[in-house]
Amino acid sequence: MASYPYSSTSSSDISTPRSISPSSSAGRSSQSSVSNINKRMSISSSRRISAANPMSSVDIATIEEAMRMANLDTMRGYTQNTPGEVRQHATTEYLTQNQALGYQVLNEPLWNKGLSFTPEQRVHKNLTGLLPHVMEGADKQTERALKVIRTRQTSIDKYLYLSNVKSNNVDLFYRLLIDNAREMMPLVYTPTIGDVCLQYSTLYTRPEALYISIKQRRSIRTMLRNWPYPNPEICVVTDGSRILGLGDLGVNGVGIPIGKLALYTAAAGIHPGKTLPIVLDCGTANETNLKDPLYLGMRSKRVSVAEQQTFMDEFMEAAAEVFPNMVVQFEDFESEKAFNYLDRYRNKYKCFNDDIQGTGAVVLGGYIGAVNLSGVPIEEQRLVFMGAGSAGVGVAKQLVEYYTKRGLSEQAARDKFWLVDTKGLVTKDRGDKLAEHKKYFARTDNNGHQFRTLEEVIEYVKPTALVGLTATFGVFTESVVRALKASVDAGGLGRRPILFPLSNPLTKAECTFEQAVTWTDGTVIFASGSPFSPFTAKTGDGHAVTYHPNQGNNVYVFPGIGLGAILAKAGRVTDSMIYTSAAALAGALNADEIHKGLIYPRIERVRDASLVVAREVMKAARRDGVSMLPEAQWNEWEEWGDPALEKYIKEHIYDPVL
Ligand SMILES: NC(=O)c1ccc[n+]([C@@H]2O[C@H](COP(=O)([O-])OP(=O)(O)OC[C@H]3O[C@@H](n4cnc5c(N)ncnc54)[C@H](O)[C@@H]3O)[C@@H](O)[C@H]2O)c1
Ligand SMILES: O=C(O)C[C@H](O)C(=O)O
Ligand SMILES: [Mg+2]
Repeated sequence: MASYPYSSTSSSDISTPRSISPSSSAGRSSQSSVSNINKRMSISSSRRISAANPMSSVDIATIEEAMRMANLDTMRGYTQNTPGEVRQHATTEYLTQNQALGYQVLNEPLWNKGLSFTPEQRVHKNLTGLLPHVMEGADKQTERALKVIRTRQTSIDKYLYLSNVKSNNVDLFYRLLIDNAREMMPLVYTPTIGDVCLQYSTLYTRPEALYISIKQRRSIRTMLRNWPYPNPEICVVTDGSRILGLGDLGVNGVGIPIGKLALYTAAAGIHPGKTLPIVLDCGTANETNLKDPLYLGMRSKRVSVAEQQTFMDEFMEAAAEVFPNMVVQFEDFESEKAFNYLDRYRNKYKCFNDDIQGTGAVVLGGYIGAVNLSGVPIEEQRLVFMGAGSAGVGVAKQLVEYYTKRGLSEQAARDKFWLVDTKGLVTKDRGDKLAEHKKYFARTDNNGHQFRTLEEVIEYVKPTALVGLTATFGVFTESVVRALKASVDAGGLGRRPILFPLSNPLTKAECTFEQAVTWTDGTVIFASGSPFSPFTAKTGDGHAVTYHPNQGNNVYVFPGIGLGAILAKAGRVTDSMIYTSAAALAGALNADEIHKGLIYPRIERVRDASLVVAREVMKAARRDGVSMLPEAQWNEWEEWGDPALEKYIKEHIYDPVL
């Protein structure tokens, strides 16, 4: 038998080939993590080998032998890959079974345990001498990383350091993120990720996603198959056309799928090897990018809506074919496309739109608690939305559903909402051509009057709640906020205004937390999209009072929605799975949080919240008949109740161990 490059193993060493489970929802249990790591390692090895010795030079008989040894049928069932890919897997299976060189272990981020390797592991994995002598647990290694992060001056520098940790040692990265959520989340997610996206082409050092350009549309399947981790379960995809409130950033928007997927792992425990970030490069309208010599995307104007639609159809079809178990989350597509794609694909593929549905659910979850605190009964609430885009309309629709579930007619529920955009109150007779998604909320009871400014709308509506989804800093001015407070508490009953400036990143927030507290004399019930710091104010008698903001960000629901859909093996993501996530979130606050007057769980408890959300999403999938889990499994859970289901979820989630 011909020997492989780097191989000196005799054939008897491969007599018990590692099998790859066809049905593994792997990656979450420790056993399956190992299997993933093995597979990933196989791929690293194959790269190393092919660089030095192209596959074509390998003796074909040896390949056939390796394929036989590696149980080709099982593997074909698992990967559904091309014969060439199966061959590659087979070959590398054979090699890595025996060839895990120490430096390969250290260079593989999913294998590397940093300084945690035990003396036995160091010997066994040929690591002796490749690491400093000390053996450290998670505490020491995170302490070291935190020390470095805290000495870095800018958020971007901190991000870059963290990103480096992620590409070296995935477990350490997630330990840092999970155990220090309040400090780390703003670095890997909003607001820092906004700055990262703005500069992505300059900061770029290594690929971290799939970059699929419309020019390569004939190779979508090949590109998907090139992703080095097998069978991803969750994909976040953007076309970069509306990144946070920063507009069209083109391929630079890829930071958002990367950041969101880091939170899928940190906040819901989806194994990092099962996440797939994708940017679809369809050009960009961003002149700065187009002129930037370092810009990494296609240097051309964005393609037409129709052309992108066809490309999107091709992408969705290919993704479902190559990764049939994968849930797709649409992220930061500009409004028109966001609504179109959701409508077009929701009944055909496992997908949802985070900006429309996730945001709708998270705001509803917070709104339920806010109404309780406000002193204004739910029936008397009147809501003004500043911003009528994908998020504004998505949220308003979710709240309409809440009201209808509480017994209001759809018309009565809809009448509680006044949506405002750049042209003023959205009315049917405003005189401009309303975008399709705004029509549902266009008012008809304005008697021909048009209200152009937010002040005019507040004067007219006398709202109890004001929601900002405009991507415009400062539109909640002092006079607006004071008018809101006055309209809520006209009777002097101590009723509190609900004020949600939800736009991201912080530079786009409609007002700051300090302003909201000051202009409402501390009465505000506040949630913002990106995190504000607590604010300490002096009272009239010289005392200091510290106010704590809420973060109303879809991170409280999308990880749990995705996890629930995956674990339930849901064939579709239904409306009631989304709605349920809101109700579950509202019920996830603990006694301390309720006592402190919070409307969302503290961010340190986002993992607890995701667990509850995932559990309820799974149950909703079952109720809607879209869960493909065996009947017997559901019978067992229905018999034993939530604790049994929670136990199952916990057993299937990733918790990094160092
Ligand atoms: N907190 C969260 O979880 C969350 C979730 C999704 C979106 N967002 C944020 O919401 C913002 C909007 O997102 P989108 O997808 O709806 O964007 P979009 O572009 O679809 O909609 C923006 C809307 O705001 C209106 N608008 C813009 N400037 C305005 C102004 N000065 N006065 C009145 N209306 C104005 C536009 O007419 C449009 O209707 C973004 O900043 C995004 O980051 C936050
Ligand atoms: O990305 C976020 O922080 C929330 C939301 O999806 C957004 O687009 O702003
Ligand atoms: Mg978004």
